[in-house]
Amino acid sequence: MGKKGLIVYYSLDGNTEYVVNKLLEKNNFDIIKLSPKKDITEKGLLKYFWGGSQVFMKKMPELNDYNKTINNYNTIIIGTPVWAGNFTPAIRSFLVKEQENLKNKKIYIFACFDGNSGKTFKKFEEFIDKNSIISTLGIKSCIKNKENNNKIIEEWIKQIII
Ligand SMILES: Cc1cc2nc3c(=O)[nH]c(=O)nc-3n(C[C@H](O)[C@H](O)[C@H](O)COP(=O)(O)O)c2cc1C
Repeated sequence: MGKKGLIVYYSLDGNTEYVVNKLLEKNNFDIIKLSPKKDITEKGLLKYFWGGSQVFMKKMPELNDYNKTINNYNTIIIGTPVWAGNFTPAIRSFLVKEQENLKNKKIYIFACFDGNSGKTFKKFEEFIDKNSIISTLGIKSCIKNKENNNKIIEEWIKQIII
């Protein structure tokens, strides 16, 4: 098993990616950026309707290949935006694909949102054993409120043991 941790994330508008880059300033992680073969292209309100309906329908978009083996890592950080009070469809595809490989890992989860995190963290427990989830972090208005959030992210990463 490698000593490096792995960050797996999806980000449509850059907020989740902003947090990933903050985490990378503090520690050396390998990265998987999940990208659906067909991603959302709608703008404005249609983006919310399309994204929200994908979540409600539990869609699992086909992902572009990522050349990393989950089993090589003990510690995995998963980052997602909150969509319709839940994690994003690309994360669902990942969790379904890797469910077996995510057993007996130390999992940390963060979620970016603008209102509240809804049921996002609870929903992960459908795929990941609750006892494997070491800690979760919800971050409101990630980029817009970055001065404040930078401190929160730095505090959080301190307790991540790889
Ligand atoms: C389709 C869609 C649905 C969303 N649903 C919620 C929601 O239910 N609750 C919330 O607080 N924010 C919601 N948001 C806001 C995003 O969670 C927030 O802007 C997040 O920072 C985006 O992350 P990203 O820039 O990494 O894509 C939604 C955004 C989109 C595009």
